[in-house]
Amino acid sequence: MSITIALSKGRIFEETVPLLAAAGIVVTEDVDKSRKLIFDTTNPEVRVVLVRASDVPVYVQYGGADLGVSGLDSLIEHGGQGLYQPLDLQIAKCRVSVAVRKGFDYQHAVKQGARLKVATKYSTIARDFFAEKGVHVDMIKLYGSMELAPLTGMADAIVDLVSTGNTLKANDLVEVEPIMDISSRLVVNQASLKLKQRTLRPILDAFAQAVAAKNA
Ligand SMILES: Nc1ncnc2c1ncn2[C@@H]1O[C@H](COP(=O)(O)OP(=O)(O)OP(=O)(O)O)[C@@H](O)[C@H]1O
Ligand SMILES: O=P(O)(O)OC[C@H]1O[C@H](OP(=O)(O)OP(=O)(O)O)[C@H](O)[C@@H]1O
Repeated sequence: MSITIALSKGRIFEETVPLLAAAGIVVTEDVDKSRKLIFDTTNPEVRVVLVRASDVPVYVQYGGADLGVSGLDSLIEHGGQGLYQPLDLQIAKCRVSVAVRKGFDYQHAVKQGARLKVATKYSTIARDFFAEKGVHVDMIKLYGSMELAPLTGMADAIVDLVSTGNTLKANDLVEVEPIMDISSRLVVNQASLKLKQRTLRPILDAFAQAVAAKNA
């Protein structure tokens, strides 16, 4: 029975390659040199599809793919419906944080009880975080280049992914509060897990072993 794996181009694809290799799966073409979206692998029962990072949970939920690799950020924003999440792959590690323009008194703004204008792609994570703190926010939904929002005066703060901090630094922003650590998760379609056990189980087991070996 054939299996479709949904991945996103870039860091998730690159960091998943060694895990796929551990399961005997190698994509037979250079994805960076192709405009194709569906790729064969060395396992005739397995193909890889390339989608936007935030669309991976959607493809797996609706059965467009049987399994996928998704950042916890994308997974939380998606909601996780219809997905089995058996494994933290411990790849694409970063954190979600609040950042503001250098010189903006975030602590004061938060204490004062005024409404904070927050621009983010991660509206569920941001909403839950500020609700828990009892801070009232006006949320501005963006899909990228969030760093620009405080710089243009459109927002007081952003909620974005931070790894080295270089992007914030380059834009005169400072990280004022970490919200959560992020890594990528294996997500599996719940129906596929039952119906395609024979093909899926060895792949899941090989991934688990490779992750354990890498982090031992
Ligand atoms: N700088 C980073 N360092 C480590 N991991 C990261 C970093 N940025 C993002 N990630 C993780 O990798 C995942 C994929 O990131 P990528 O940049 O490929 O997609 P995206 O641009 O965030 O999503 P989309 O294309 O759907 O808008 C993110 O969901 C996050 O979990
Ligand atoms: O703290 P840093 O190490 O600078 O990493 C943080 C940046 O990494 C991600 O962007 P990415 O490089 O993936 O660009 P993209 O979101 O436009 O794909 C994220 O959206 C941040 O902007």
